[in-house]
Amino acid sequence: METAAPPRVQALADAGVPHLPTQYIQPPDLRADPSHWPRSLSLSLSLPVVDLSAAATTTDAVRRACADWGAFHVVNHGVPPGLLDAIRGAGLAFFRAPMAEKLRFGCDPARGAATEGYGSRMLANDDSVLDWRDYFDHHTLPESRRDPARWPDFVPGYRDTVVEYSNNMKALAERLLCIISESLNLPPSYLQEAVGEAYQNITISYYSPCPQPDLALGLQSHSDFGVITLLIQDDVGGLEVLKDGMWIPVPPLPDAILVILSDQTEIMTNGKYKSVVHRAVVNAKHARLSVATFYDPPKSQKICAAPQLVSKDYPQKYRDVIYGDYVSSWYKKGPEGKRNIDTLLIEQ
Ligand SMILES: O=C(O)CCC(=O)C(=O)O
Ligand SMILES: [Fe+2]
Repeated sequence: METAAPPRVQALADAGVPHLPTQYIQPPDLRADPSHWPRSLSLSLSLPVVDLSAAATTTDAVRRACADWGAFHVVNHGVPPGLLDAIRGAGLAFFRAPMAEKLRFGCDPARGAATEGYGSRMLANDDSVLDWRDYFDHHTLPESRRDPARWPDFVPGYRDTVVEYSNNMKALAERLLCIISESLNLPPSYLQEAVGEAYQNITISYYSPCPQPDLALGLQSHSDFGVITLLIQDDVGGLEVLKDGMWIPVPPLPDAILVILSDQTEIMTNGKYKSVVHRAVVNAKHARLSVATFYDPPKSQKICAAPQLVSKDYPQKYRDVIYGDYVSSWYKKGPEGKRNIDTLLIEQ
């Protein structure tokens, strides 16, 4: 649960703390130490880029990217580049504002983890190592959850920009779910219908410069627990995805949008497509900003493998789950790599 302590990461960074406070020190095996893995090899691998305007090849490219990586960039996606700049600009203006202004929109500690607003801690348990990150989480869909009065009022255009961005990301996520369904020979509307009414959250993350970046993580290793995440970042870099046991940097690609497959997609596709494990590393010099848009099922939705993807040769991999139960267990245990989805594995 969010409590009065610890302070916002940005306040620590602005105060110029020379050493990382102990709560932020990762155990050695989880640190972003490049000597743990063959950097030369990982630098030669890069995330696929899918051109959404190339109708003839898009589905094949998406199939390969989903099966091999669980993540890919999309270009020619139809979202105006000016809107991507506007949401990044709105986020930056918020985080650069005085702390007293920001705290007017702080998460409500009484409502537990992952409440809407300005926060710093993702998990409810107090003993986990903390991320070197502050964020603002917006509840944007369904429209009944969307209340712009809970979002910053002191950045001109902020609320309108978030609403426009939310609508554009919904349309893009649904277009991608169609393509992903088709890439598995499912009816185009399959995944969207299996998810039900879309729940969307938009999280703007701000990673302050870190006094000892080798000891900390901006965001610990995790897979996202919903269906699909659309992520944009600024030009600093710091996102990494885990592929074949190696952490592969995902450098920002101007105007591209990163698509991250999440755990419910792995369950619905019966493991044919993987949810990608990822993390954010920090650096000593530059603040970094990212905007993640999560597309999730309603909490009451039952998520199960598409029957068309289950056969004698390819038996059901994960037990059916009520999405709300999945989310509660994630918040109780923390991300721990991918172990949350592994608790649903069916022994073959
Ligand atoms: O900041 C990033 O690049 C990653 C953010 C992320 O993975 C998340 O919010 O789930
Ligand atoms: Fe994530």
